[in-house]
Amino acid sequence: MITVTKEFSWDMSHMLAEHEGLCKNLHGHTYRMEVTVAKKEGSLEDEGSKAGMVIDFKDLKEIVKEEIISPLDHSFMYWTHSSDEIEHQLAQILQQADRKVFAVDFRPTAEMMAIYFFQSLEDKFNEIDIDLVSIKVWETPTSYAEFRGER
Ligand SMILES: Nc1nc2c(c(=O)[nH]1)N=C([C@H](O)[C@H](O)COP(=O)(O)OP(=O)(O)OP(=O)(O)O)CN2
Ligand SMILES: [Zn+2]
Repeated sequence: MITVTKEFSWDMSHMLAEHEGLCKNLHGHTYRMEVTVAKKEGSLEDEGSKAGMVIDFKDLKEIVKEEIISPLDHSFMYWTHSSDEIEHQLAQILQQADRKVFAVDFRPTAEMMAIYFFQSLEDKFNEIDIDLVSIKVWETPTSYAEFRGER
């Protein structure tokens, strides 16, 4: 199967409620993500300006930027079911000051983000006959989570 992969990055803060180490504190990462896709039936475009491509890298970039990167960049990822009252207070202060808060209903680990991003992008790619194959999310240069779709 032929696939293409594009890499993205964004800056974001989060905290991990009940983490036993430093990660319960508010902190940030320059996240990195790899998005890998294939054309349905594993083929390539066979004519026109996109001949020989799975998808134009430019189109891949536009979809991921619109769906994921733009809403997340320089935001605070807020877990709406956090057990840490400080997290709710922080989100409230930021929201009241019209600062960027991205609310999610999952604990903001790299694993959960990979699953969430996959689900957020899958339908968009399906609309243009593209299968989302995998998403990798790096929190640090040495730590990443990967989610692969069923094929
Ligand atoms: N399985 C997971 N473990 C941890 C996650 C996670 O999302 N999934 N997240 C964190 C923290 O948010 C943060 O990412 C710290 O990670 P860690 O790799 O421990 O950070 P370091 O700064 O020590 O990274 P190095 O690259 O090793 O310097 C914690 N755990
Ligand atoms: Zn972290």
